Order: sequence, then C-alpha cells, then structure tokens
Amino acid sequence: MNLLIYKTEQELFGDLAAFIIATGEKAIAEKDCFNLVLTGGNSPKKLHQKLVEEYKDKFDWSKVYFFFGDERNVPPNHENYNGLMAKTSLLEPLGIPDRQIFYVNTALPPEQAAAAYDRAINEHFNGSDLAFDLVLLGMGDDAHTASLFPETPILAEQNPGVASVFVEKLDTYRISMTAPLINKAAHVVFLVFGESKATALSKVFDKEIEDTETYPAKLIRPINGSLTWYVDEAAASLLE
Ligand SMILES: O=C1O[C@H](COP(=O)(O)O)[C@@H](O)[C@H](O)[C@H]1O
Repeated sequence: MNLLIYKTEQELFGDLAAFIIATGEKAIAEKDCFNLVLTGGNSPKKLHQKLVEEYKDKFDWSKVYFFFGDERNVPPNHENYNGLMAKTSLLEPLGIPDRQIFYVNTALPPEQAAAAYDRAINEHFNGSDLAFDLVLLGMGDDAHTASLFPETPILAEQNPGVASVFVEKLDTYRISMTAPLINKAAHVVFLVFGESKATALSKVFDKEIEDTETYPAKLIRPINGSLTWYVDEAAASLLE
C-alpha cells in the first residue's frame, strides 16, 4: 500500500493524472486497450479537468473503455448521476464515443440495472478474468467507497460483480461494484481530499480497527494489484 500526501490539490491532481496516463500507456502497449473505472461524487471533477487540459491530445483515448464503480439510482440527466458528471467533465471534452463508455442503465429497477451492468462487464471481458487495469475510488466522510456504505448487505457480498443496495440513511438504492470485483484490479487508487475526510481516513488507516462494517473502505485490498492513496494534507491531518 502506498500513501501519497500532497500539500496542494494542484500537485495531487497533476501526479494522479500522470499515473493514470502511464498506467493506460502500459495497458495499451500490452493488450491494446485500457479498462478504466471512474469514481463518482465531486472529488474527481478537478482530476477530469487536469486529464482534459494536459492529455487530450497526448494519449490514445480511442483505446480506453470507461466504467463506473457505482451509480446513484437517478435518471441519466439528473445532477446526481455519476455518469453525467463524468460525461460533462471528462468524456464529452475528450470526445469519447458512447461505444467506449459503460453507463449504468438506471431506467431499469436497481436490481435489474445491477444485473445488466454485471452482464455488460462480463461480455466486455469475454471470458477473461474480470480484472480492471485501474479502479479510481473516492471515500465519503463515513468511510464509504463506491456505494459500499456502512452497515449495508453489499459489504458481505463475496461475488466479484455488481449489485444493488438499499442505503437506509439516504433512503435510496445504489448500484455498485462489489469489493471482490474492485479487489481483482491491477491498480486501485483512492482520491481523498479535504478536512471532512480526516476522521474517516484515520480510522481506515488504523491497523487496530478491523471493523469493515463501519469503515467499508477497509474492504479494499487488491488481491494481486497495487493500492495507492492520493490524499491532501487536510485529509491526512489525523494520521499518525
Ligand atoms: O456517493 C458517492 O460518494 C463517494 C465519495 O464522493 P466524494 O465526492 O466525497 O469524493 C464517491 O466515491 C462515490 O462514487 C459516489 O457515488
């Protein structure tokens, strides 16, 4: 596990964007495509901006397939739809055609949407191991990641796939990759910044705490891949 702590957001996003591109170039050189899982929420917007500004014309985006680690159960034109945030801040500015983007179909009921997304991933991988090249994750103030929220049944899921989950405290369904699927990736990266994340981060990093029900981000432990945390000083302020 690597922990990278940055003084400024600018340095953080610059390094993370460079890591994504280097990982993509390696994957493309090895197997002619790059399977990248995007994270939702607000945190990735500046990262997307950086990728567009710095790498729009310096990287072969035609070889990248984009997936979503989780999705909110709202229509695709809703401001909370993770796919819309990525479309606006990254995919449209880069000119990525729809055939390279795997959106979650929230027109379906959540369970069916999860099953359809699971099928789409399996079809894309076409019988080979379901190992993404890179999974980007955020973390909420409550230590949830993707839509693996504290005390929800999806945390016990052993199947590497996609599931729907009712999140009581939000009174809504979410659709999320399970921890076993994320943990099959070659690289997993957390992007965490801001003071509001400091307590959760310190709990997730506390080796004495094994409680994954309360701190679901602890479930992320790639089997063979790397795990890197990109955090700023404010989020890292309570780390020992
Ligand atoms: O609801 C969600 O929240 C987490 C964290 O979001 P952030 O804006 O606080 O970084 C995010 O990782 C997840 O994809 C999203 O659906």
